[in-house]
Amino acid sequence: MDAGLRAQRRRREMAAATSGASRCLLSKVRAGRRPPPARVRVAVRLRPFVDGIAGANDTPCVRGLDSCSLEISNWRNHQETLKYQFDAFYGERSSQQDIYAGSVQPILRHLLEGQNASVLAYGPTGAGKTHTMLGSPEQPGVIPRALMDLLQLTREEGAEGRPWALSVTMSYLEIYQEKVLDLLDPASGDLVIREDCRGNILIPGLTQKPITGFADFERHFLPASRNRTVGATRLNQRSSRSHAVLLVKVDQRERLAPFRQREGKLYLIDLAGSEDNRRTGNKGLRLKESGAINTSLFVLGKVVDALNQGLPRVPYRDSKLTRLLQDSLGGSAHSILIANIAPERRFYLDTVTALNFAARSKEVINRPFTNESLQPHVLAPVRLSQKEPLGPTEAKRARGPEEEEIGSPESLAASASDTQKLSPLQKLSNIDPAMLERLLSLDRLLGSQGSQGTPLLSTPRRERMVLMKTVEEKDLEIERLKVKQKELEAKVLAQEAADLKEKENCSPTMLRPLAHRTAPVAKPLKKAVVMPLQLLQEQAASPNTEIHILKKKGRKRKKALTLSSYLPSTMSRPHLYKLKSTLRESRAKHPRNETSARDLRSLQRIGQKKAQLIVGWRELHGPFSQVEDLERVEGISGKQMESFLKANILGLAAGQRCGPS
Ligand SMILES: Nc1ncnc2c1ncn2[C@@H]1O[C@H](COP(=O)(O)OP(=O)(O)OP(=O)(O)O)[C@@H](O)[C@H]1O
Repeated sequence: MDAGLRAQRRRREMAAATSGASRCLLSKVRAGRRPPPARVRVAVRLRPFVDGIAGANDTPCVRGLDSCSLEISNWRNHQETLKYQFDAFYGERSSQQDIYAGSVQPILRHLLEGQNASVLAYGPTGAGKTHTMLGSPEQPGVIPRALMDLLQLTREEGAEGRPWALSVTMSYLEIYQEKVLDLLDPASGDLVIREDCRGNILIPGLTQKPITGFADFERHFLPASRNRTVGATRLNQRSSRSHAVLLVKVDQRERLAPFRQREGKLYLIDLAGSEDNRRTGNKGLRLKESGAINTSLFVLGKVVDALNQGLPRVPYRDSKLTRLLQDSLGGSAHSILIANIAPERRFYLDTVTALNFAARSKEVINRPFTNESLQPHVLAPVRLSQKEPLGPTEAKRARGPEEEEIGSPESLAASASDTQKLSPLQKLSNIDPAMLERLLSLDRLLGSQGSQGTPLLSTPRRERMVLMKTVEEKDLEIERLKVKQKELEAKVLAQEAADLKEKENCSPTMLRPLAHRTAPVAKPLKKAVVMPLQLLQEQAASPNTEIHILKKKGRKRKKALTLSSYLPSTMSRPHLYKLKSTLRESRAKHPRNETSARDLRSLQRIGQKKAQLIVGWRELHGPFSQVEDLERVEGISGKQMESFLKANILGLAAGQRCGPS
């Protein structure tokens, strides 16, 4: 291959790769949404008896029942028939227009939505696949009809004043003996099939011819069709020895902001027919061709089965045909399979096989989605705007040719090489999808507010970059404010916690903070914390600590109560003495011995009657030397004593901790 050819091929590869990259970007933007399912539709076409194929006195083995079903005699039991139901059944009298209008035309509109569509003609050799797809000048088939309509549609939709500019390109290839050959450029040799990050199938280096009218299409297609490998077999004088794939791409570019672009691909596939070589009489090259055809059709069957059974591995890669059909079966295309069958009895087994394959195919589920992204000229400046401010040279380079292109969006419906110039793969793949979303919503916002200026995405590059910079600065500002807000919130929380702690320490009856309250707070008093006295005293002296008194339970509670019964059993005697002396000191501060009955009533749990009993006892026996002396007062029960001590000693201890009130 000479240098010129190599360069040409490389350019084409780059163009294909670049278009794949923009779709990768889209997949990030749309991540998370699963497209709705669309079942593969299946139609069966029965061809009439044709001269040279029909045997003498042949009677049809297939009979149509209605517009969707047919029956075929059961070879195991001739009294019975096998019935099949499909999306459509076209009998031997059906015209090319019937098939086209009934099954193909309805899916063409999806191409203008940026979705993919596939039409596959399947069936045994000589059953009428090429007739259905290509037809003849008198009876044009699916391909010329679809192209005619599609070109008309794109002309209307892309007319001046409409929101989208549309362009159509075509590629034409055949898979011959597991080689992918470009029928528009037969010298290019075997091409490779690749898959982009979204699962789209690409053939780098495949010729794409822009077509603006049907004449254009014929100019490329007719000579290319002559390049397709055909050969005579016993069953078909012009038998296709390869699978032929016509790929028509509809590219749409929005004329105004947000400058989206869409790409819809239409695959029109004329498969080679399965062959029973005992009947075709194939030898030599024909036999070899037949082997390759049958193998790829066998893999096609395995792919359909794997999809129907939901197997984790679908063997697309086992043949070039299935690799290419990945979009059409179990992929992203709206697909229609037209199974062609012949009425002759000698085709009986092939017909049953084809019908069974067709019946399995109608279970296959595809998930078509819209291939939409932003046009490269919109993406490129965003990428630049993410960089540091440009120096004068870079800025000049960035402004240069692109401003012209923004000024005339039509010029953007350009060739793949232009796309390559505008958006190198690396730049596109580095764009942050979130930033794109922001741009789009910003643009919509400007539009909805009736902004005086031009929309953000159609402003000249320099202004756009200034705007983008402002957006970034605002973003940073928002981030800074968020951090500040968090700091302030943290400060307020810390302050609140400190205040609460302080209040709690001053008043033991104060409610704890919510976090503490939500725990079972009443319980800790029952489950007292046992502490050495030293600690207890320290706590009593310290305003920040708490005292817990253990209440003895059970049998001991019924015994005569003493102060020590309020103390933990683990507390040693010296500890006990120390506690008593503390209480004595506090009594000195609260001289109960000298208090009148009235004053005594101000104590907790001491009413009029008890106060008089205490004063009477004091007059008889002299002043109380210790708290336990209260037990000796007649008329004060052990229980009352317990309750009195609890209420007053706790209050006393707390009073000590908080200092004089
Ligand atoms: N519906 C039809 N009406 C009239 N003639 C038909 C019809 N279908 C097929 N034929 C004729 O039958 C013959 C075989 O058809 P065709 O070449 O399309 O078969 P095929 O399935 O493409 O075979 P192969 O797989 O070998 O290429 C052709 O002469 C074709 O004109």
